[in-house]
Amino acid sequence: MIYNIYYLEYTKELLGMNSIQLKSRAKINLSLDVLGKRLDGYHEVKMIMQQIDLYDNITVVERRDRETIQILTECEFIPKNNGNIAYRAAELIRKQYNISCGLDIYIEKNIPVAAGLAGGSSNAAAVLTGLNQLWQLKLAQKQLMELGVSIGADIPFCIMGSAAIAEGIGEKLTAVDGLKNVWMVLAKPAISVSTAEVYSRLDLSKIENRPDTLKLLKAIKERDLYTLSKNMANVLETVTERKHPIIKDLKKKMIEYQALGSMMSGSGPTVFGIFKKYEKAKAAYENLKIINRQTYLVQSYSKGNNHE
Ligand SMILES: C[C@](O)(CO)[C@H](O)COP(=O)(O)OP(=O)(O)OC[C@H]1O[C@@H](n2ccc(N)nc2=O)[C@H](O)[C@@H]1O
Ligand SMILES: Nc1ncnc2c1ncn2[C@@H]1O[C@H](COP(=O)(O)OP(=O)(O)OP(=O)(O)O)[C@@H](O)[C@H]1O
Repeated sequence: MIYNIYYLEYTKELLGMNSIQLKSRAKINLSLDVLGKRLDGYHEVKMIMQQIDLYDNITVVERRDRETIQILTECEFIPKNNGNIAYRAAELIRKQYNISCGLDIYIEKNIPVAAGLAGGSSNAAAVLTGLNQLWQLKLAQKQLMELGVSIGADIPFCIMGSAAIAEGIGEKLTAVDGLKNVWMVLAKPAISVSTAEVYSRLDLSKIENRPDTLKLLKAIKERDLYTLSKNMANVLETVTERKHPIIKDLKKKMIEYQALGSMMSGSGPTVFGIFKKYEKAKAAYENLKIINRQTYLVQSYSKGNNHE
């Protein structure tokens, strides 16, 4: 059966159920530093997170006729059971607030999967935010973020949205001025990367190129894309690059196509390039798409209305 929005509209109408639709946006890391390793295996980080206007559409439909949670999606790369992080987010909130009502969660995937763009985390954030509204739980954003971090380090930022400095394991957030409508090209090579593996392969004693967060924040504030692009750094990049040289090749191509700067996002493998003008970004997108199927032309997103 093809689960699409028409199926959901039909179900909603048939059963007279409550529902909510939200946009679930991806992020990139404009910088990523790892400061140390904690006893629980997680790493202390310091990174600049930036939302981008590449999003999945999430529809959550309340099912009073059953107690199960169902994931509906046409995407073949994500789990349809409790392995799906959106499922786990719904289960968490139901358990915490003793709610037995069933749910259909429809995920229209546009964000590439396992890409370093927080696609899953962003879906979980949308589900937490959506259920807070749907069930009128009146939870403050801080409470939602505390729930979120128990299932994924990137979730608090995805709840908050826009742009922020993330510290701790990613959950200590300070909102900052983000990039306003800056054109970027994203290229996700056809390889899979495990976030846990990348962190575990990082040798903390051998980090060479750490980001200067203050310098980058100043550049972002002053809309100085040149300084930003030339000084971005991600300490996980060398780890992923060592195993997958395609990342270095894609960065080189971005620069050839006149990006001001290019870097890997998160633990990878997606590479992004920052462009001064739409025309240049469009040309780079057209060229890169020929050699790398999952290529996207996007803008940064720095508005308050995260899930709209
Ligand atoms: C690489 C980033 O995406 C950058 O934003 C995040 O740091 C990762 O966030 P995430 O994918 O939401 O991470 P989680 O799903 O919580 O963790 C996956 C695995 O990555 C490692 N991990 C993650 C975050 C962190 N601060 N330190 C870690 O060592 C842990 O081994 C963990 O088991
Ligand atoms: N709703 C979901 N969307 C995407 N991936 C999901 C989802 N639920 C579970 N997954 C699984 O999680 C893994 C990571 O996918 P995801 O797209 O979140 O990676 P990512 O962009 O690298 O995340 P991050 O940047 O937070 O590390 C994949 O193996 C995928 O199958």
